[in-house]
Amino acid sequence: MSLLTVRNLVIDYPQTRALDGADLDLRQGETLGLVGESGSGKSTLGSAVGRLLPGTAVRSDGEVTVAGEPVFDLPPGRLRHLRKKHLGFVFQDPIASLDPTMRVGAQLRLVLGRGADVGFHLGRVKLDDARVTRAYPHQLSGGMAQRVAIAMAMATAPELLVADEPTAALDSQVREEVLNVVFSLAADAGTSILWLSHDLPAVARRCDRVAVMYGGRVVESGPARQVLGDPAHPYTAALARSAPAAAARGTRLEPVPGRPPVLTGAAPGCAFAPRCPFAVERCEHERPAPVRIREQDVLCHRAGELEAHMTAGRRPEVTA
Ligand SMILES: Nc1ncnc2c1ncn2[C@@H]1O[C@H](COP(=O)(O)OP(=O)(O)OP(=O)(O)O)[C@@H](O)[C@H]1O
Repeated sequence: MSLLTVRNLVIDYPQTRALDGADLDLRQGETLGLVGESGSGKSTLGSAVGRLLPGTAVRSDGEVTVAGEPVFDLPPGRLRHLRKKHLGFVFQDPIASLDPTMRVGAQLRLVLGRGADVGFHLGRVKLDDARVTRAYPHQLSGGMAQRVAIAMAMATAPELLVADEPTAALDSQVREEVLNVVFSLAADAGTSILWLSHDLPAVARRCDRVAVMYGGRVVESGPARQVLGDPAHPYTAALARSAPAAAARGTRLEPVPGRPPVLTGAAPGCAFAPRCPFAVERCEHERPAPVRIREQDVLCHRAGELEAHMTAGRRPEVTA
C-alpha cells in the first residue's frame, strides 16, 4: 500500500523554483533514499511531506498524500494529528533542533509525555539515561544529540520517518552507528524511511529503493541497487560515477561535468539536457514523461535507445 504519494509537486521560493513537478511513491514499510546534487530539491521535498516548508515557499501545483490524507489541504487540527501520529522528522543539525535552555531530560518528557519512560527511549538509541537527561544540548556530542533527536522522532513509532541528512555533520564512525540505530529502530517499529542523502553507496546498502532528483524532479526511481548499479538515466549514471566509493574501489572519481541548474520557472525541456552527452534538440524544449526501463521509472526521452545500447553490450560512456 502506498504510504506517501507526491504528484506533480511544484514549489517556488521568491527567486527559485525548487520543485518543478516532482513525483514520488513510498510504500508501507519501505526504506527509500532520496539522492541528488545540492540544490536538486531534496530538502524541499522532505519538508513538503509534513507541510513544514518555510513561509516564503509557495505550492504552485501538485499534491502530497500521507496515509491517504492530502497534506496541503488539511485543516490545522488534522495536520497536527497527522504530524504527531504518522510522521517523524530528523534533520541535519541535531543540536539546533533541541532547545538550548532546557536540560535534555525535561525536553524528552515534554515530547514523550509526563508518564513516559525516558530511560527506555534513551536505551533504544543506546544512550546512558543518567548522563544524558541532566545535560544541556551543548554538552552533548553531535552523535549523542542526533540519537536524542531520533529517540524523540521514533517515540510514537511513526509510519514514516523523514531523515534529512541526519549524519551530515558527524564523522564516519559515528555516522554508521547513528544510521544503524535509525534503520534498526525503524525496522522494529515497521516505520518507513525517506532518507535524504548524498551517500550513494550507503543508500545502495541500506535502502530498498532510491529516487534520484535533478532540477526539482525525480528523474529516476526504482530498486536501490538496480538504479545505482545499472542506471537508466544519464544523470544517475554520471552521479554514480562521481560517488566517493568509486574512488575507494580504485575507479577514477569523475565529478558530474557542468553545474546543476537554478530554475526560476518551469524547465522548458529536460533540465539535465545542457550537461547531458546524449541530449538532442527535443531534450531542450520538450519535458520528458516517465518511461519504464527494466525496474526503473525514468524521465529521459532517450532512455529506450540508451537501454538498447546497453543490452547490446555497448554500454554508453557518460562523460563530458
Ligand atoms: N528557504 C529558501 N529560500 C529560497 N530558496 C531556497 C530556500 N530553500 C531552498 N532554496 C532553493 O531551492 C532549491 C532547492 O533547494 P533544496 O535545499 O531543497 O535542495 P537540496 O537538494 O536539499 O540541497 P542540499 O543537498 O544542499 O541540502 C535550491 O536552488 C535552493 O537554493
